[in-house]
Amino acid sequence: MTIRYVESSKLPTPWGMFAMHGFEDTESGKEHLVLTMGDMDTGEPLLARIHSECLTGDALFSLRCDCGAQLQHAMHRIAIEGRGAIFYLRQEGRGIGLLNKIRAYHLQDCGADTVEANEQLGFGADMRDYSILKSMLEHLGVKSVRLMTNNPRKVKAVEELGIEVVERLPHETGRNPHNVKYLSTKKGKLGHLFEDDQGSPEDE
Ligand SMILES: Nc1nc2c(ncn2[C@@H]2O[C@H](COP(=O)(O)OP(=O)(O)OP(=O)(O)O)[C@@H](O)[C@H]2O)c(=O)[nH]1
Ligand SMILES: [Zn+2]
Repeated sequence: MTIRYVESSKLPTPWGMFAMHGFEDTESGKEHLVLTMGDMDTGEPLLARIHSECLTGDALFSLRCDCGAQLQHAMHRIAIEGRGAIFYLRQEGRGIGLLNKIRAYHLQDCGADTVEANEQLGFGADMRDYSILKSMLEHLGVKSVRLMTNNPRKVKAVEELGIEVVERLPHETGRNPHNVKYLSTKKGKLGHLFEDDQGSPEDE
């Protein structure tokens, strides 16, 4: 996999001014982004969110998941601290793509959970590959992070890239009546960590 830095620009948002950095995977043609705020070169661990693309949640206000709320919350937390980065990876549907995610949602409408739906379609439960991050982290000079996530696999993946995760910051937001089962499956089958009782299997 070859990830090439392309260009940067300003991105004004309701939470303040971010810098937007574009990268291209020259093999797949996929385009990835990093939004940064503040000075990347202080040597302090970087407040960071690794966000997997979710068109339905991030852009279309879907309540089937918690992605949109998590993205906004990350931008808000970075703005409060004045320094941080969101790595926006184009791994729609945990790596299966948008149309397959719609197929998976259809199976979920018929009773499957998110993991069963992926498996019925012939995919693994989580097909994401975090090696995309390596060049992006190197480009920004990131050596250590405070990672906003509930997913221990992300922590492990970042550590395997040689980046120190000095802290995992729970990133729990966006619970609603439509995503209770989704959160419950994340906790029960995918190992996500939730500090409060959200996502407990007993909720189903
Ligand atoms: N295949 C599939 N993907 C989904 C489904 N719901 C959300 N996604 C995708 O899941 C990805 C987000 O992953 P999550 O497992 O929700 O959370 P995470 O990023 O691993 O963990 P956090 O850092 O705690 O948010 C996005 O790419 C979504 O498009 C679903 O039902 N099926
Ligand atoms: Zn989502």
